[in-house]
Amino acid sequence: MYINAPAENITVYPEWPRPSRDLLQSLAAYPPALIGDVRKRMDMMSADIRCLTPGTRLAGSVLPIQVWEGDNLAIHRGLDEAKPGDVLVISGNGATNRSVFGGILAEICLHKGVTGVIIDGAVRDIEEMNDMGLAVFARGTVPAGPSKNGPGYVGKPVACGNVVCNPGDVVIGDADGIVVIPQAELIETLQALPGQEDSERSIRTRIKEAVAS
Ligand SMILES: O=C([O-])CC(=O)C(=O)O
Ligand SMILES: [Mg+2]
Repeated sequence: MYINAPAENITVYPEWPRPSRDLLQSLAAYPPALIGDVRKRMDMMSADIRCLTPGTRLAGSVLPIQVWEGDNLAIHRGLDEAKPGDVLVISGNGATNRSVFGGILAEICLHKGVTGVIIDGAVRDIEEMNDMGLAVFARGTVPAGPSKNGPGYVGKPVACGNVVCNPGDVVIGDADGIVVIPQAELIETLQALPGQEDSERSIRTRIKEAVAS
């Protein structure tokens, strides 16, 4: 950790398998809306969780973190477990009167190769983070800072934006919002995507032909 605080009350769960980089990159080529369509339009996070860093997209393997409302000790501890390609998926139980994430934590994320952050809660330092290129999704911003006392969990499934997120699931996000893909369903999801893309393309072709005739 880059802060000087005792973290014994943060429970860290055993390490989990992560999806391959190839699989992640292949899925990241598709927008969340199309991915949602091939997944029965299920497993998408609440519209209240927005992209706060315009122009950024997010794709990665879930590193779940549960914080005590208004406290971010578990995020500092969780970043010690982060691997390149991870996305921090943080449940703050939806509390927004205190931010649990900001520019310093964003700096650690970039240093660890974390590709994005999703928070069921609030953040601060958003202008700074806009310049850093890290994709940050949350319920909102507030300047009030957090405590660093814990307790919390790292690597235990969390509820974020109404969706259960397990360690090693894949999250894909853009300006529309976020879809969560369970790790056991990554390949079948990827295989269904070209067909869905073709069917949208053929509808567009028919629209253009009708307009032209
Ligand atoms: O003070 C905090 O822990 C949150 C924050 O602003 C930062 O990470 O820069
Ligand atoms: Mg700060």
